[in-house]
Amino acid sequence: MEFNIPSTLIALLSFLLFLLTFRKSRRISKFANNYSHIPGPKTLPLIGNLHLMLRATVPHHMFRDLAAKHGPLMHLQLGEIHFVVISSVDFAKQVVRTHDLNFANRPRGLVAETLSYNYTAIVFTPYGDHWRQLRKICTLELLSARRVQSFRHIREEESMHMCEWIASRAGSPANLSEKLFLTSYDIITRAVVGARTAECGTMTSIIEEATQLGAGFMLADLYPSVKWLPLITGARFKIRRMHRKLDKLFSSIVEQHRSAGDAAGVFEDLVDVLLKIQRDGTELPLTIDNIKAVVLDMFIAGTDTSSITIEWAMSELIRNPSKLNKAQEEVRKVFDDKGYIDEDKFDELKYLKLIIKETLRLHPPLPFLVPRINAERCEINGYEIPAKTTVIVNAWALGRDPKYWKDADKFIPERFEESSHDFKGNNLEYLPFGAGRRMCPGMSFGLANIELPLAMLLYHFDWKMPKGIQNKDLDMAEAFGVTVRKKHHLHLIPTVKRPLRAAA
Ligand code: HEM
Repeated sequence: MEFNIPSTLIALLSFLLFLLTFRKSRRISKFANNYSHIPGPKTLPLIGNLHLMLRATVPHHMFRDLAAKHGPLMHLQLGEIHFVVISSVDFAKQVVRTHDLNFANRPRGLVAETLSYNYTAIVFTPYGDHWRQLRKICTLELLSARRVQSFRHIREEESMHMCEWIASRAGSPANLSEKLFLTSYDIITRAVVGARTAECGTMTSIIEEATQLGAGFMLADLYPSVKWLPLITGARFKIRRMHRKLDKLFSSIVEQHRSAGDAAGVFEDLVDVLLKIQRDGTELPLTIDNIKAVVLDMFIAGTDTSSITIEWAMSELIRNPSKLNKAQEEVRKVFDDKGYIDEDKFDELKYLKLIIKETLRLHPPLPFLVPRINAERCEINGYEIPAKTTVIVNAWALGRDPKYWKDADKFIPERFEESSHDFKGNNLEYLPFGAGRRMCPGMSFGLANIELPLAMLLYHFDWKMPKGIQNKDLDMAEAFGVTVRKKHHLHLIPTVKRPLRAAA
């Protein structure tokens, strides 16, 4: 974990930083004054509130606890970077609705810069024409309801592979976390580049590493003016190594697509579409690096968000056996006629949908959404926010705030039975996909990639904890990263209850 370094190292680094940047530090403290009117914990010279991060296992918990003391609009200074953390619906509304346009940019960081080929994809790309057009193309060609529907056979095949693997481990603990991640990755890659990729193991471990390093709390990101920091912390080396591996893989994917050309009748994937746009020289000038950047964005944004949700859903269900039974009864009742799961009757899986909603409330895969910065200074609820402030909406804290939710920490899918909460960001205490202009465009695809594998896990198998562990004692610790998965992989013992039959 990047920030969890021993305090002696922080002290040493602070001293070095002081010696080397004392002139800049005067500039930092001058800027710090611009934030003195915003409540927040007391800052220390040079490190600001960085020392607080040493106590945190995962930042979204710590930010919630600090907000309870300092308020729903809170200033934190981590190194040179000023953060404003939002923890109430009222303030969130100002960021994602009232001032959405002003907050439509993303903060910069080493991982984002390198993996987005210098901010030329979507997630970290500045708000503007390039971002708008790429987002539109990806929505039309990959993420629209029609396209998502067309990938149904991919979901069905990959989920069946997953179930076969699980069935082969019947009676002994199966590492569900790992298998879910690989299944999600295979669904995304087949939809985006038309086939499974080579070096799947390398790719998935790079995605895992990128989500940890890209959380925005690396020392090198927190002291951007100290140019040698990425070198001495090893961050530059790690990120470049990751990038080299990815670039090699993506170059070969693009090359294969180029040499295959426009074969008639062959499925046109996102890479084909982007190459065509590049060849035709439309108003969107695209380089090969831009194309690689977009593909990587889809891989990273689409893979672990879905698998993490299934992992948490299964964990919550195991801890709540009566809810697990209820979910299994529903899926089996709907599909026992057919003897296999397909998406035709998914409208009838009412309880499964409530489970997914409740899982995304308690475990939003991106607890801070993707942070934003404001282009210009603005005022929110009477507080002036200087331009270029990094604003974090703590969606995880909103989803667990007892002000908005009864028994907020409990897993109660039934709470959504009569509620109007949807995934579209209309209720700001429930933001698993964000809201406003930068809201997730992959919602339908993401949900489809959760529903089918989860329904199959519940239909075909019964589940038990490994020997010696009670269901209620399942470890629910979270790992650190942009996306928050379980700290320890979920191992469960499956028993086959309905034979595996592929959809007709
Ligand atoms: C359960 C599944 C998913 C969840 C919970 C999720 C959540 C999110 C969230 C919270 C954001 C940031 C929104 C904001 O800043 O307000 C986001 C952005 C994004 N997501 Fe997703 N996502 C999921 C699946 C996907 C999939 C499958 C794809 C594509 C394959 C995708 C592509 C993107 C992209 C491109 C962005 C950046 C949008 C922009 O900056 O304009 N997501 N997602």
